[in-house]
Amino acid sequence: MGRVLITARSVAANAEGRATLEAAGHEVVTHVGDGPWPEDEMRKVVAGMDAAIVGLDAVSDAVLSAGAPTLKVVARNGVGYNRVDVVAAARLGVAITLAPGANTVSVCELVFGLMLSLARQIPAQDMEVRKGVWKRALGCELYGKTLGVIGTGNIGREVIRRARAFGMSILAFDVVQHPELTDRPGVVYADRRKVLTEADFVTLHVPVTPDTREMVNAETLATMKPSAIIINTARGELVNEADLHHALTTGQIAGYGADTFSTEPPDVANPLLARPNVIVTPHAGAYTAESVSRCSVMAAEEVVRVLSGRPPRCPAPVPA
Ligand SMILES: NC(=O)C1=CN([C@@H]2O[C@H](COP(=O)(O)OP(=O)(O)OC[C@H]3O[C@@H](n4cnc5c(N)ncnc54)[C@H](O)[C@@H]3O)[C@@H](O)[C@H]2O)C=CC1
Ligand SMILES: O=C(O)C(=O)COP(=O)(O)O
Repeated sequence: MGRVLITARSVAANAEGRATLEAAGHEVVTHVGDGPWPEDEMRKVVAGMDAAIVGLDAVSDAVLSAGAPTLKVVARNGVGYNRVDVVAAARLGVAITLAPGANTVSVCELVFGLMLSLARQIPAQDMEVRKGVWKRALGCELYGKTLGVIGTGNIGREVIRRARAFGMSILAFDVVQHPELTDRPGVVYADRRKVLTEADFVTLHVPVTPDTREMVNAETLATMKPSAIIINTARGELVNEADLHHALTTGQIAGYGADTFSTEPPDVANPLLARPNVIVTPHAGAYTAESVSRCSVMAAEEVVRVLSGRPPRCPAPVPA
């Protein structure tokens, strides 16, 4: 049967995904690093494989071409495919599959973790208490605030459901208005500018496209409330980090919570990391036991389907 390369660290460590592949008779080859593999490494390891399950590794034209003689499918154990050249894959006849919905709840819960951490300064207060400093930081409630949601796909909508339970009202923006939200009390679709201008908290849930890349920049930050807090669990490329740093330093906005960066891992000298009003996590939004299990099995099932000649359930869209 087929040889399946796994470069996604969480999938490599997951027994269920591996069992799904092995039960179908496939040989599993794992190759994981400390972070995503660059193009050169991927080119070497993909050669001779029938399938690959990848994390945020580079899956460029050169990588796909190196694998193409045998490679039939590359499965992402997640949603974002900005590091996968889907156009080259289509040309070479390699299926690209995603795991939509599998990590939605986990990312959504981290969004609230970051929002509450910033609103109540939880990490800073925790550190002070440990140092013997018994001094309360004046926080703010989520209740009664406006949450701006940029992108009302799976994660955006999950965030909206929970934000309503917190008593927040929602201003949402998406290129496609979701029918579930258009007649929901407390949820209003508006244009992107209005969402950024009027929201107390803004949370980003869109892919990186020419339209969304650096959508948070000096110009848009200047329209935001000085009390505004931005949460970015989507992709670092949505934000111009230098402009954001300037806005956080000059009081143009109040805080930033990020799970994703334009370069991962970020340089330790990245000035954002020195700001007290910034809270960060290491692209860990999808990294829960439940999400890893769902994503691993979903990716493995897609590989099994394609290697048995069936079409994938969740192919990545290919731009026209
Ligand atoms: N931190 C993490 O570990 C994770 C990060 N992500 C990121 O979160 C993002 C959202 O994930 P999901 O909600 O699962 O994806 P999704 O595909 O369900 O939703 C994306 C939404 O963005 C909208 N959209 C696309 N282009 C747009 C534009 N130019 N302007 C406004 N809206 C636009 C789409 O219409 C869609 O509703 C992903 O793109 C991914 O990069 C996803 C999962 C885990
Ligand atoms: O699903 C996504 O887009 C993510 O960012 C999660 O990435 P991961 O699958 O955990 O490497």
